This record gives sequence, C-alpha cells and structure tokens, in this order.
Amino acid sequence: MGLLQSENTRMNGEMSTATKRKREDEAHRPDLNTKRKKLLETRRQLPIWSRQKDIRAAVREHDVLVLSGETGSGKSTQVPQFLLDMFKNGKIAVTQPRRVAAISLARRVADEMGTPCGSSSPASKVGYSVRFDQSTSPSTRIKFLTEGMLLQEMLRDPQMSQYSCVIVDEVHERSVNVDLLLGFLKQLLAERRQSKNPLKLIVMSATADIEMISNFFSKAHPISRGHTSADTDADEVSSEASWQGFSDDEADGAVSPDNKVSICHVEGRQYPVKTTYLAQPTEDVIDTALQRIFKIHCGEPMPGDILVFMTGQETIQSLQKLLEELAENLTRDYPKLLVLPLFAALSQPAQQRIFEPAPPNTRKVILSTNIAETSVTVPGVRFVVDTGKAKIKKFRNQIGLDSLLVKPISQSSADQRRGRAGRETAGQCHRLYTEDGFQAFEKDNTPEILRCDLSEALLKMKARGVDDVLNFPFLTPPPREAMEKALMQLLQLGALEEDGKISKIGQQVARLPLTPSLGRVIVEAATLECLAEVIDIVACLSVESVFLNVDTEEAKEKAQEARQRLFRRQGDHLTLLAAVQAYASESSDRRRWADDHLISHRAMKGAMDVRKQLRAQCKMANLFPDDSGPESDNEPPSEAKSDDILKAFVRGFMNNVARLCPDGSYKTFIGNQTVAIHPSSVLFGRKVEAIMYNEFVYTSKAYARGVSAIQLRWLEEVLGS
Ligand SMILES: Nc1ncnc2c1ncn2[C@@H]1O[C@H](COP(=O)(O)OP(=O)(O)OP(=O)(O)O)[C@@H](O)[C@H]1O
Repeated sequence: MGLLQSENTRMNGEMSTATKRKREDEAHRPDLNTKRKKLLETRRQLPIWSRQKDIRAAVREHDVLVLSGETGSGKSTQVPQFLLDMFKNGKIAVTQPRRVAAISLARRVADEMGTPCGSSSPASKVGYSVRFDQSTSPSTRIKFLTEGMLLQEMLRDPQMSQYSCVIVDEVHERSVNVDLLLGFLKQLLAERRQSKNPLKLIVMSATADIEMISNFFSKAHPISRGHTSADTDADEVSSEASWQGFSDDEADGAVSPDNKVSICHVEGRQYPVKTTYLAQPTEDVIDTALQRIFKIHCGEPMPGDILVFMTGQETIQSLQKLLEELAENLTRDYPKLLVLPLFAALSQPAQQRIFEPAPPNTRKVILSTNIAETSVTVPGVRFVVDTGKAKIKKFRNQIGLDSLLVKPISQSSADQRRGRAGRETAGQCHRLYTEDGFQAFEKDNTPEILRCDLSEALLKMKARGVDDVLNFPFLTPPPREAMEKALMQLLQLGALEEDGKISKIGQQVARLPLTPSLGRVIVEAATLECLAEVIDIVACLSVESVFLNVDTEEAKEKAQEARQRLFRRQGDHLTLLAAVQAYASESSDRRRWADDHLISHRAMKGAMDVRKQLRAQCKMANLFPDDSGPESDNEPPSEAKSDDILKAFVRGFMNNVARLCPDGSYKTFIGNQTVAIHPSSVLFGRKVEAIMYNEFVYTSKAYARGVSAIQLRWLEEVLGS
C-alpha cells in the first residue's frame, strides 16, 4: 500500500510536471510566434531567400549538392529550413566545426521557426549535440552537431538511419573530422542509394574549393544562375503561408538517386563591409590591437560591438587585462567597455555570454580565437579586428607529437573573419597587417589531415569497420608515413590487435569523447580501479587552466601560500585531483573558495560538468567496478592508489615520457629531444628520475605541460600489461 501510495504520488508529481511544462509551453507560444513573425521579415531580406526553389530542386535532382555563397548570405540558418518539408520521415543533421556555432545556430533557427530549442520542451523541433552537452527532444527535426559528434553517432548507428539529409557546413576549414565525414558519407550514400531510405548530402561553404569537392563526389552538373538579393522572386516569398507549408508538388519522395552532383552558388551579401589594412607591418600586434580597439571605441558611434581575432588563451587574457585597466581611466564622455573572452577551453555557458546584449551605454569587445571565425553571428558586432594569426596544430615528426604553433592565417580564413561583420548592418574589418601581407597568405587552409596526428581519425575509421584505412576515400589522402605512424601508436595503446583489427579496448576508447591517449587512460584506470579519480583529472585537463595565471611577485607569493595545501610532490595530475576534490567538498561558498586559492571558478564549474558527463558515459560503458558508479567523491588517494593513477596516465602517454640526464636536462625517450618542465607546473625546477606529460608546447623553447614524476620501472610494468 505504502509503495502504491508513493507510486501514486510520484505519478501525480510527474503528471503535474508534464501539465506544468505544457502550460509553460502554451504560455510561451505567443512569444515564440511573435518572434518567428518578426524574424521572418529579416529572413526575407537574405540573399539566399530567393533561391529556395533552386536549392530544393537541386537536392531533389541529385544525391549531393555543393552549395557556395557569401558569408552571411543565409546558408547555415536557411538551408535546413528550406529542406525540412522534403524529409518528413527523417531528421536533418547540420554539422559545424565548433560547438559555439552549433549551439548558437540551433538557438537562432529555433527562434526563426517559432519552436523552443533543444531539450527545453518535448515539442522542440530544433536541437544540438556537442561534446559534453546534448540538447534534443523527441520531436527534434533539425539537429546541429559538431563534426566529432556526428562521427560518434556513426559508430553507434553506421547507417545513420535517423537522418534523411546531412548538411556539412563550413567545409573549407578542412578539419580531420570533416574529411573523415566526407569519406564516410561518400560510402554511405552509395549504400543507402540501394535502400528505401536514400540519403541526401549538402556540402556548404563561402570559401571552399567547390570544384574539388564536387569532383570528389562525382562529375559536377552546374545549375547555377547569377542572382543577387535584389532579384527576389515574388512568387516564392509572397506570403508567410507559402513559407510554412512548402507543399509544392515536387516535394516528397520525388527523388532521382544517382551519383551526380549539383552545384549551386548564391551571390550577394546582405550588408557591405569596409576593409582596411595597415600601411606598415606591426612588430607588436597586441599593442596595435589595443590602440585600434580604443580608436574604434572613442571614434565610432554607438551601438557597435567589436570582435577581435587573436591567437590563443594567453594573448586573449593579457589583452583583456590591458583593456580593462585602460577602460577604467576613460572619462564619462565615452561609453563603458565590456571585455569578453572566447576560446575553446571556456565552459559552454561562459562562451554563450558573447551572445547576450551589452548593458546600456556599454560596448562589447569580444576577444576570440578562431573559434568565432566561421558560422557565428554575434549580435551587435559591427567591427572586426583581425590580427591575421592563429594557433595551428602541427605534427612534429621528430618528437612524434602534435604541437601548437602560431602561424599566419589563410586568405580564406581572413575572409571568414571579415564575414563576422556586416551581418545585421554595414560593418568594418580592420586587418592588422598590410595588403601585401594578405596577398602573401596561403589561399586556403592546409587540410588538418596533412599536418596532424592521425591516430584519433584512424581509430574512428577502424571502429566504423574500415579495416583497409590506406584505401579509404580521402578528399586529400594523408601521407602514408603519417598513417603508418598513427597505426603504430594505436597498436602501442592496445587499441588495435596485431592484425590491425580494432581490439575490445579500442572499441571502448573510440566511444569516449576524448583523444585515444586520454581514452586509453580512462580504460586503464578502470582496470586499476582508480577511475573516479582519473575522471576528475581528465575533466580538469579538458577545460581552461584551473590555476589562474599570476604575474607579479606579490601575487605569486600569495598563490603559493594559498595553494600549498593542494600541491602534490608527484606533480600536476595529483595536484589537479586535490583541487577538484577540495572544490567539490566545499559546501558553503565555492566561488569564495576558488577566489581564495587563485583558482578559476569558471574552469572548475566546467570541470565539474565534464566530470558528470564522463562519469555517466563510463557508467554506461560498464567501466566502473559495480553498477553504482563512483563510490566516494572526495577521498584523497592512498600512496598506492596515487601510483596507479599515474600508471594509468603512463599507459596513455607512453610516448610523452622523458628521463633525467646527467647534465640535469630531460630528454624524451622518443626522438631524444630536450624538453623543459613548463613554469606553470608544480614540478618546475625539480629533478626527478623521469617525467610524463600531457602536452608539448613550443614557445621560446620546448616545454612539457601537465607534468608528473614517474618511475622508469613503471614503463615495463605498464607495457607488460
Ligand atoms: N544569432 C543571430 N542573431 C542575429 N542575427 C542572426 C543570427 N544568426 C543569423 N543571423 C542573421 O542571419 C544571417 C545569415 O546567417 P547564416 O549563418 O545563415 O549565414 P551563412 O551564409 O551561413 O554565413 P557564414 O558562411 O558566415 O556562416 C546573418 O547574416 C544575420 O543577419
């Protein structure tokens, strides 16, 4: 009876929650509708609007459409909506290179369609899926995903049966993931062509090599005709009803499956962007950026936010500090400045702050890496300041590792950056390099597949059943040597069997949203029964730096004192664990605790999010010893467990081990390169038998970051296992 009663109460509770949600949905509906109607006016002005019939016809005609069009012409937001009615029985997937774009586009398209976004309501038609954050509903019809997430989905459902159409957006970025996706999709198109559920593919970009992509899929059949935003075809957009219904008779089912490719080009951009260059190259780009930002701020009328493209987190944070100091001295004659950073390691909510309007009489200045370069529209931005540089991942053969190097961007990237202005009104793009400098940039981005470690890509291919990776249909085949190296690494990790087939461990690693090395660490930790602790550390490694940078001597002393209790003599990994555990067990005021310890509260919140997601994923994969998941949250590990934690890391990072040499330097096992412990490490200045590190960075010299002391005999032990 008691059970029944509580069951009843639970059901009543559920019913009332469902009813409440329905009521809330209904209460919001007029709002959503008003917003939709208002946005419809804006959408009608987009250059792509008048091309909807062409685009639908092209999709109907062939399985593949390659669509090019200026930045801001409306590709990412409009094409999925144009096609929605053609695919009544399946979803549309839209891939993006980065999560910030996937989320903001999902929100925008949901607003344009007058539907709630993501998991906020079971009726929501638009959702998104990015690493560590999935937000969809049972009614999702259009799903924005990062390329990596679609690849993950492909492992679970190789036929991608839930999708009738895949849109691969911003293909010019040529990440490894996009190249892999195109190869898989080419194979899948052929397979599904024979089935009752054929697949359609649309590949889009403003700056990609259209011919090369269309040749990859097949011979091209151009259907393009010159068209500008002024050529609006009145019939097509005459009323809201025609937009809603799309019941034109060519719609459903009328497909002509073949392996030909349609090409469509949308001409015209909505608003002009004035581009300026420096007369002379600059020596100090941060200082030049600072001056330019203030020149715009003090000289240009409000409103008008500024988006600045920088190289990475460190340069962003130093410019942010300078800007904020100077902004304090501005007289009341000028508006206030609100400086917002944007880089990949920032937590999702912190990234989303850039989309919120600035307070009254305040100009937003967003300091971003290239993650805001494509696809995003930051409302309010009129001015783009481009330093012309980015951090690029490059595989260094000698040391067998990826490292990040600061390099000039490509012309295509520069045009994408410029394209972030002129989206809501006329804009300006301030290029902090000369016009000759621009001409000297490479035309397109070098495909990542030609310059980075391929182990993650190859593991994904193996997990998807591609055994003969050397003969995979790559858009640009990577060098054979790089492939062989990656296969060797996977073999070392135990992710492949001797015959090259994926192992059970490999399958487990491939399903985790982590690099093969970190994934292998997790699987090893499960065996060594220290999974909860290792997840805490991996969570910290997946977010921005947890320990705040301190630059003055005084701040350094203060930090040293405050953090003393957290520091572990074994190095950074166990120190991070101590920090997460102390933060998680702080029950009164976590923010104050973080401030007192000069720890980033934002990073810690992000790490807690990642920890939650990773725990759930490991539980699903039965990696915890029992069903219950991690037992205790915050118990400091014993000495033996601490060793096991580090051994788990050694298993995944065997190639990142260096031993102490008689001259006091550390030399890598592979490549015999000298590597110094980074000043940010708790091991900085210490001499230990050997070190293991997560990252290799090359600035003034070669540094190891994320470092712990290890014993050389562990290597044998770990390899033996
Ligand atoms: N979040 C937003 N807020 C305000 N306006 C937006 C937003 N998202 C899109 N828009 C408007 O819609 C237009 C089209 O955006 P969309 O992303 O579809 O263009 P695109 O052709 O894909 O551009 P790109 O190649 O630069 O990604 C923008 O120029 C802007 O006017």
